[in-house]
Amino acid sequence: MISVSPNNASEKLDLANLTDDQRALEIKNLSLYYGEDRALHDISMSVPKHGVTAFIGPSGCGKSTLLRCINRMNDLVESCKVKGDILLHGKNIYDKGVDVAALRRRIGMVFQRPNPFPKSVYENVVYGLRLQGIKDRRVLDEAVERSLRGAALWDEVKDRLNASAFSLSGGQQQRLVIARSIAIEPEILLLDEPTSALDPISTLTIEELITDLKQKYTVVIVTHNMQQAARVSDQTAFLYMGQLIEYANTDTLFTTPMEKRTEDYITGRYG
Ligand SMILES: Nc1ncnc2c1ncn2[C@@H]1O[C@H](COP(=O)(O)OP(=O)(O)OP(=O)(O)O)[C@@H](O)[C@H]1O
Repeated sequence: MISVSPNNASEKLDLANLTDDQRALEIKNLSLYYGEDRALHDISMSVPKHGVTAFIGPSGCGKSTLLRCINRMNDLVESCKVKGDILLHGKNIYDKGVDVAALRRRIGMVFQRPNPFPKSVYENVVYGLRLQGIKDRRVLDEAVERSLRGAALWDEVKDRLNASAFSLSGGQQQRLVIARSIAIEPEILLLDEPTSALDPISTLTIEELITDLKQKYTVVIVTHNMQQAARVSDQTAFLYMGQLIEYANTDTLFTTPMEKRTEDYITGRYG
């Protein structure tokens, strides 16, 4: 059995009946097709605010596809068709006329491999603010310190803000990318296997950071690693072949799963 961190078992939410105040977003009857192939089947679930929600499941089950639906990254895939709704503050993000760039400012994303820009540490963090036209040096300086502190990186880089981002270690680069995401103050952070390219110590640092981030942001994480889901998440969704098999508070899902397929997966019988 997977051991669940006690710090994520404290508050149990009734996930099927969240109130508007508790809910960050609601996924309703979401299906997704890549050409003729259906990758997601009629998924409905609500993601609570200020917690960490993990998507787990075997390779190819649709975890990343579902995550990418949340900030419409799948729009970039030509063959992709989405049916159903994702409601953010009650409004469907797939409605015609939604400003996708603005949506992605509210819902930031961090990928598997750290992808800092070929710029200094400082310029990476202020990138989104500069795009918004912010030029005031004091405002930018404050955002850099706040974001780097928020990403647990400030102490390590405060004396080398003008150094190239590529001079940082992989784990530091991933925290820099997180700092860049939080500099523009999103509501939701999507993390797509954020530690899979990192060594165990950097992984631990990022996991601790995720626990801090949820105080301020709603975090949704895709992970291959069930132990990681158990350590960092409050809710876990188990997907299998594009279907949402079970969605529950993390300790419940890992200790007393309702579905046989969940139990088979978490006990390593497939996947
Ligand atoms: N851009 C794409 N075009 C066509 N099919 C795709 C595309 N991206 C993903 N798929 C298919 O959709 C299904 C779900 O893939 P997805 O990457 O979401 O799974 P996953 O659970 O995140 O897998 P992994 O754990 O291996 O990253 C797979 O069958 C995959 O081949």
